[in-house]
Amino acid sequence: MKTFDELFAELSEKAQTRPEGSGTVRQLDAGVHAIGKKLIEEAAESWMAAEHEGKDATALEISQLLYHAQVLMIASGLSLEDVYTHL
Ligand SMILES: N=c1c2ncn([C@@H]3O[C@H](COP(=O)(O)OP(=O)(O)OP(=O)(O)O)[C@@H](O)[C@H]3O)c2ncn1[C@@H]1O[C@H](COP(=O)(O)O)[C@@H](O)[C@H]1O
Repeated sequence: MKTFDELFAELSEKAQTRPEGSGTVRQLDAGVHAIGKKLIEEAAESWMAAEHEGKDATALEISQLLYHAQVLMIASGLSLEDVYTHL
């Protein structure tokens, strides 16, 4: 288990070091358009899970939504602080 901030640190490190086999590196290389589509897909899956699939499935889909939101942040050159300042 990890926190939102811990995941962001891990993904930022992957973006820098570009380890072989990293799905995050693959996503970043695919670009903002592809990442945005994935984010929308996970948002829709979160919505459907919340309406029809129960708490566990919803938690899983939301975790994937948060992951893809972080990938989009990194692809856009945003830090956690850039986003937190609007909360
Ligand atoms: N938390 C996540 C995470 N959540 C979601 N995903 C990705 O999001 C996709 C969501 O899957 P779907 O259920 O939509 O399945 P899918 O449609 O078959 O997926 P795709 O074929 O579209 O990739 C998964 O295939 C993963 O690639 C994640 N990928 C990585 N992480 C974490 O990110 C860190 C870095 O991962 P790597 O960059 O792969 O090393 C690790 O700690 C991982 O646990």
